[in-house]
Formats: sequence, C-alpha cells, structure tokens
Amino acid sequence: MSEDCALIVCEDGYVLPGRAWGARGRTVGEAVFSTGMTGYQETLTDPSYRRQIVVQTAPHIGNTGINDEDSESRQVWVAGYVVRDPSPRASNWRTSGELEELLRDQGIVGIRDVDTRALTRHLREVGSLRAGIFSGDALPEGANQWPVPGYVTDVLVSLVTQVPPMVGTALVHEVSTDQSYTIEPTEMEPRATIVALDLGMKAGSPRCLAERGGRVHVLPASASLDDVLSYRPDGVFLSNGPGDPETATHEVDLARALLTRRIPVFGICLGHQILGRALGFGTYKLAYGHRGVNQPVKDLTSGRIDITAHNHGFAVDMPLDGACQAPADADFGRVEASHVSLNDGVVEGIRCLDVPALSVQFHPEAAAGPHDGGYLFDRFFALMETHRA
Ligand SMILES: NC(=O)CC[C@H](N)C(=O)O
Repeated sequence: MSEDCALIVCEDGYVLPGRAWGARGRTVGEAVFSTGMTGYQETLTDPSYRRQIVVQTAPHIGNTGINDEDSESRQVWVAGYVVRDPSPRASNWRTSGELEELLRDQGIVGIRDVDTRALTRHLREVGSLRAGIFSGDALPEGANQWPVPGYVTDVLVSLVTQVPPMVGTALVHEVSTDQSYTIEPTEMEPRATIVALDLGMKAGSPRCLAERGGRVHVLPASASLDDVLSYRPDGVFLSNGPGDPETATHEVDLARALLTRRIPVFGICLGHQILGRALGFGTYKLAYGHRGVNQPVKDLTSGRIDITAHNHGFAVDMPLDGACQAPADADFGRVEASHVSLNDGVVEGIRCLDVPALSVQFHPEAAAGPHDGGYLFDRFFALMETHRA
C-alpha cells in the first residue's frame, strides 16, 4: 500500500484501504452513506451529520470546490468523510477554495480511493455501523499491508466501539446556537412571527420561512415554553438535528405544550420525529436510513409524488392506513400519516386533523436537493393564517 495509506474500519471487522485525505489522524462515528450526486458542501455542513462518517456514493466529489454561499451552518459537522475519487482541482465560477483544504483546516479526517460501492453494499446489508478512519500516526504498526493482519483490525475495532451507538445518543446540545437571533423577512413586510427552535438547524429552513414573509426568531434548543411564548409567535418551527429523537424529552414536552395551546407547529426531520413523539407515537432506528437528494415521496393527500432530499436514520412509528386518535392525549384529536417513502414505505410526514400541526421527515428546504417540497412551507403559512383568523 502507498505511504499515505489510510483505513476505514467498521465495528464488525469489515476493513477497506484507501489514501489519507483531509486531516490525518483518527476519527470515529456512525458510518452512513449518502446517495446525493451533488451538494457535498451542504452535506458536510449539515449539523444533523454530527458524529457520523459520511460515505459518498457519487464517485467524483469536490469538482466545484467550496464556495461562500452553500454552507448550511458555520462549520463542517461530519465526523469523517469517505470518497472514491476526489477532484484534483476545483473548477467553478463560484469556487472560493478546494474541498480538501476545508477538511484539513477544520480537522476533518477523510479517506479517498475507497471502494465506496462495496462499502455502501456492506452498510445496506448489515445496517449502519460504527466505524473509524485511521491515517498518519493513528495507523498502528503492521497496518501498512493488505490484507491488514487480524491483530491490527482487532486493535482498531476496539477503538471504534468506544464511540457510543447512535441509539440513545443526545447531540442537539452540541450543535444548537447558544444565542437567540432574528432573521427578517426577505424584501417584504412581515406576514408572520415565527419562533424557530434550533436543534441543529440548516440555514435553508429559516431562509424558506423568511422568503415567505416570516420574521424568524431563532432560539436555542434549551429555550423554555415561556421563552417561546414571549415572542407571541404565530407559529413554531422545530428544526432538523442530530441524534436519537428518543433523547429529545425537553423538546417533546415543549411541543406538547404548544399543541395544547393550539399554537401552529411545523417540524422538519428531527422536528417531525419530535412532533410524532409529542403526539404519542414511538420512533425507531432504520437499518441504514435515507440520505441523499433523490428520494421519492408520495403526498397521500394529493397523490402527488415528489423527489426530495433526505437525511434521517430514525423514523416515526405510526399507522399508514388513515387517521387515528393521537395516542398521547385525547385533546390532540386525530392524526394521520401525510407522506410515505416510495422506496421502503417509511412514514415521511404527519398531518394533524384537529390541532394546527404538520411535519415532514424529509427536507422541503432542499439545500441541497430538489425544491419539490417547498409547498409545505406554504401549508405552514396557511395554517398560521387560518389559525389567526
Ligand atoms: N436530519 C435530521 O433532522 C435527522 C434526524 C435524526 N437525527 C435522524 O437521524 O433520523
């Protein structure tokens, strides 16, 4: 193997060789694959990827470098990055830097020249796994040969299994803003006052709200009900975010209090899972999740099929065959699944019939991805308007 060798090692002992890329050293996290052909900058800066090692199935990554517009937050959040064939040179009119420089500057350990197709097939067969990327000084003696000797793999697997599994892991507090701030509507008078709870929010969501006339007060995830109510919101937005939704007890209690007060609620991804739990449904871990910008979802209300952006490893466990009583509280009335994934039948949206709340598991804000789901922001505004009237 080459001097600059690197390894990706999964907790079940599956190992693939590659070459060091980005920062050198060692990183551990949950290995997940993303099928997006575009949008690597948005993926890297999506806080929902906290503590995950992202494998890109698209073989060419970095072709357009990085630019000053496409980041979804203030930093790269992925724990590690696995690619097949990074572009040796970025070329695009918006390029402000090379991707590898960004990874190196932010200390993100990556690996290139990996057989990402084999790794993805492995993750599809056995499910998401904890994994580690090792390069430079983090490679133990004997690792520089292929196949890697069993005793070396054993040492690396023992390091990988030190990271706790994603089930039961709370990460929102690691990524949420610690300061509140306000985003003004884009080129129009405010139409609605919205509180957005930042659970690891991508920049695209408040942008979509502001473009429709929302004055968006972004609050830390730890905000209390009184903090939220002090803004006299027309509606509350629950953002995307990392970790297991079962750990989001504070946010679930907050959502329940909002439902009780009939304040319109709109949730995306983790926000959707929180609304689901607030209504009394469980959440569960998917085998390998949905990640990418090319996922077909059916809107069960209209029958329309959208191609949507996804990034979720968990899902809400609720019936798909029509409305039922919200299990948590009779006061919340009836609720139904509003969207379904056409790949695997996973629930992708919730519609409340008696309280003003809706949510989607996918990403209508796109960034990256198609804008097919943009109408959901319009539904939230319609809900706020009807409710105000
Ligand atoms: N993008 C998100 O909000 C992800 C939600 C949750 N952490 C999951 O993996 O399912």
